[in-house]
Amino acid sequence: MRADIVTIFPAYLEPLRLSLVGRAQEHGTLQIHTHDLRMWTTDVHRTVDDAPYGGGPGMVMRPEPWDAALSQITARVADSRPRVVVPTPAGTPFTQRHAEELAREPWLVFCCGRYEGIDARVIETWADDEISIGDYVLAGGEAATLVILEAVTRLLPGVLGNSASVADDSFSDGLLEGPVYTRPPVWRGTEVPPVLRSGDHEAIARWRRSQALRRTLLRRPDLLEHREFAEADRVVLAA
Ligand SMILES: Nc1cc(-c2ccc3ccn(Cc4ccc(CN5CCCCC5)cc4)c3c2)n[nH]1
Repeated sequence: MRADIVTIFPAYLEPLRLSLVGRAQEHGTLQIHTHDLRMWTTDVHRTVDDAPYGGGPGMVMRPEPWDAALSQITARVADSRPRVVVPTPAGTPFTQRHAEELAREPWLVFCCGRYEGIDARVIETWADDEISIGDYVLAGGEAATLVILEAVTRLLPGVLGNSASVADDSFSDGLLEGPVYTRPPVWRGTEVPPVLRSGDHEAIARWRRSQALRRTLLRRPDLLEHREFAEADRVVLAA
């Protein structure tokens, strides 16, 4: 996968050199190219923003630099076009399903807005996805891009070692994951649930599913709506 990122703060994307995404780049699974939007300005002050029509707080990002940047970046390869992703508070809520869909794309371009956002005509012309990573307002799209790219990269083939599997991800079966434990067996007087040390893998799987169902019912009942459950699950949910 190739990912191009356009931003006025390229340094904000440095964390993508670390850990999981950094290794994916070293292995050639993912190529990330970060671009400074100001490269496509033409004035001496390298202006990327202007006052909003209609008044209101803050500034809006001008269309010309964005159009010049996206035209050049997407023209890179003949007859292939990237999926253009624009993080925004007004976007579609980002989910694991969406991450899975983006992970199937060969080429993504992320447009990181700042100020109060990007001129709507750029979004209309270029955006394939407008994505929100949550119902709170960040100062720009860079942090959202880090989040989206991390969720997508861990789904790429070979990125997660065989010790971890995306199949066991929370949300992969639509439930929250339950509690996890490691050594010591007793810590501050609290014992690891004995079933987890029993070696009875069927009992362990049942226990883990019941914990996931109960936690989901408590914290995210919305994830349980419009779903059919097997009898064993219904017993847990009714308890
Ligand atoms: N999930 C999530 C993604 C983002 C995100 C993503 C990209 C950008 C680009 C700029 N910002 C800052 C921003 C955007 C919108 C407002 C609201 N403002 C009200 C008055 C009319 C204009 C708009 C305020 C500041 C961004 C914020 N935040 N949260």
